[in-house]
Amino acid sequence: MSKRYLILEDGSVFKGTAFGASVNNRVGEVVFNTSMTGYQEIISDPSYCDQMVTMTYPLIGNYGINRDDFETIQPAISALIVKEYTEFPSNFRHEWTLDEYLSQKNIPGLANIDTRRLVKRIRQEGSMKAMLTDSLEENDEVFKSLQRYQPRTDQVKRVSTLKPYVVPGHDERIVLVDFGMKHGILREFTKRNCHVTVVPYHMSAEDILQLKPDGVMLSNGPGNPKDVPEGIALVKNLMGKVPIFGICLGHQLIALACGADTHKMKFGHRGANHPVKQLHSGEVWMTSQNHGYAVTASSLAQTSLTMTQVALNDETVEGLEHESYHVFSVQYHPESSPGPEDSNRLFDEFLNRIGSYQEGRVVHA
Ligand SMILES: NC(=O)CC[C@H](N)C(=O)O
Repeated sequence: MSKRYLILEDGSVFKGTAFGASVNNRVGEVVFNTSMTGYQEIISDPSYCDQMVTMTYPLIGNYGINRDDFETIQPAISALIVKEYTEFPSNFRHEWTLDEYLSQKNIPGLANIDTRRLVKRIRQEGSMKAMLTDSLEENDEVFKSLQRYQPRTDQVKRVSTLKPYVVPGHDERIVLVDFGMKHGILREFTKRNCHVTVVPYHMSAEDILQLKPDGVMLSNGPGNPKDVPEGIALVKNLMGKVPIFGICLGHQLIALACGADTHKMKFGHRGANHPVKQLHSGEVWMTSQNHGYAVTASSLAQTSLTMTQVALNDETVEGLEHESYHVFSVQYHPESSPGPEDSNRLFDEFLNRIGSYQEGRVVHA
């Protein structure tokens, strides 16, 4: 196996071996994920656009890649970093090895580095810019180009669908705004027989309302929520006209539209074991998470939003609800994919809220 190096913005260098695609000098933001399983879903989650994901679980690739567990067709992750890569998967469902899949999708992998040292560094310094390179001969040049690298701000545009499409069903008509949607969200609605129209992130509120939806779902997605003004305007124009449910980026866009603020976290939440407390019942749910930004708790005071859920690890805002409109959101992933399904019931809650909204409308008509 050929050598490959990871160079961080702070100057640290990790020497490992290459797998996946042969791409030299790939740059991205290096982050880490603590899920013990689910690397296929993680690699294909579009919210990782422009990020290099380090898996803290030490053995990756052992069950290969199957045809069913993708979260999108074209993955957007910039690289995958692991401790030990397993070349020979053992799983009757597998169609490809992880190495084959990453090569097909032009994603470089790095194996055989001390991922614990890397993750400690990220926890200390925060998520950092990083580069994967095949040689250290031009080290100074490589390092300079890494320092010059300006992260892009158009991730949502790159991963959202270009045109609307329909996944037919018999029951509620849901418009799903695709900011970089995981297929898991679509699966939850189709499981419940909903008729789903997936639309591009920039579709106007007017065009969405023309579709006469029973509810609008705002998906997860990559990047900084403040880089998606179309999404913020959309929420402002839809609130009060249709029930809305937001997940992750969708949650952050709702907060911004209501006048709250968001901030970049030091190293984010990425994993399948994040405990979240329901403030109304005291119940704790284990959740699947992937976010680097969060809603600023202190900014909620001046808004019509109430915090409904909180992260037990660090008190991050995990859930919001609007005081007067049928608008609610969560920072984590109720569709799991991968991870625990404790919060899966939120999709039923959304459909129930749609029901009460419609009853309310009939009564007041
Ligand atoms: N999964 C998501 O939707 C992530 C939202 C946003 N890109 C963040 O990192 O915070």
